[in-house]
Amino acid sequence: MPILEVENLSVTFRQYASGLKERNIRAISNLSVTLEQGEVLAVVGASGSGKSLLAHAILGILPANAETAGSIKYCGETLTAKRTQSLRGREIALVPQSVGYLDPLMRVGNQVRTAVRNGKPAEEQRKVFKRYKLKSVVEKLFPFELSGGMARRVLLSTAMVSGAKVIIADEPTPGLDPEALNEALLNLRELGDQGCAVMLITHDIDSALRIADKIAVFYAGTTVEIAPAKDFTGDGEHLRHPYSKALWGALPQNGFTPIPGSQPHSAALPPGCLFASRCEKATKECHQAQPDLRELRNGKVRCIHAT
Ligand SMILES: Nc1ncnc2c1ncn2[C@@H]1O[C@H](COP(=O)(O)OP(=O)(O)OP(=O)(O)O)[C@@H](O)[C@H]1O
Ligand code: NI
Repeated sequence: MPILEVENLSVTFRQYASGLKERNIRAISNLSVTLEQGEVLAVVGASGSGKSLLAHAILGILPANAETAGSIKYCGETLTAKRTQSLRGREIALVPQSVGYLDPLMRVGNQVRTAVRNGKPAEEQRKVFKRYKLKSVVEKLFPFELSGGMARRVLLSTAMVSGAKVIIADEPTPGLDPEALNEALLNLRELGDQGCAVMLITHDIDSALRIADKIAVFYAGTTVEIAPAKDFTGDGEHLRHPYSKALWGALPQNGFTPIPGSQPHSAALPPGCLFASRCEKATKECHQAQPDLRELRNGKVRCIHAT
């Protein structure tokens, strides 16, 4: 049984434009993904594709004007608002994308100590700071006194000491020097090897491939492909979805081939396949209905033409 199971999740924001006109922003539609114990799943996709919103939906910290549909299960049981609240920071921990999540009025050492679940708080905090090469003076500092890279390492430390079974790391690595980046990736992989489930949200596919077992590719608020990490190789011939192939081909080492067009806006999603307007393979059928996510070659794909 997967430890975390997201099924047909949709997240819609209702916005009031001028003249009391209402518009719906469908930021996530029919998104399905599962996370197994001991697994590192990387979530990749363009900016605005819904990666952080998925993390926030799992943690139950979506803004009040968000409406959700579908289900999120933890250990086979649906996450209700109340259950999520009791699991947050204990069983499911978030490394947030923004360093603004640190409490500005609390010394960072104390912030990390309050997250410690197993062992002596001060000891555990010092151990993890040492691991991230944060000098002992850092524990006495307030968030505003930290550099961006230091603040990231403090956020990572908080999740690391939480003893959580599911770690969701939302872009944990920007601003880290190569050594700290390496340490962070190793750490996430180790957590996986120890039996945690890790979701690594990132723009950095190269880093993701170093530690991930599986990659979920997001496009315009949905999963277009879920593939074993080893399929991201060569010309992308093992990949299933045209967007995954395009994303792979757009990497510098793969020739920097850009994808013409842009991701549809979440306030005006087309009725059919969300990638159809940019897809070379698109046929009339693709524009009519959103394809289902289907099993294909040990992975999943949302494309009727994929083979
Ligand atoms: N509070 C909100 N109200 C309305 N729309 C929102 C709100 N929060 C997010 N969105 C929309 O949801 C979409 C997905 O946002 P999200 O932050 O999940 O993207 P992301 O994939 O994490 O991007 P990035 O890689 O830049 O972090 C965006 O297009 C954004 O416009
Ligand atoms: Ni994000």
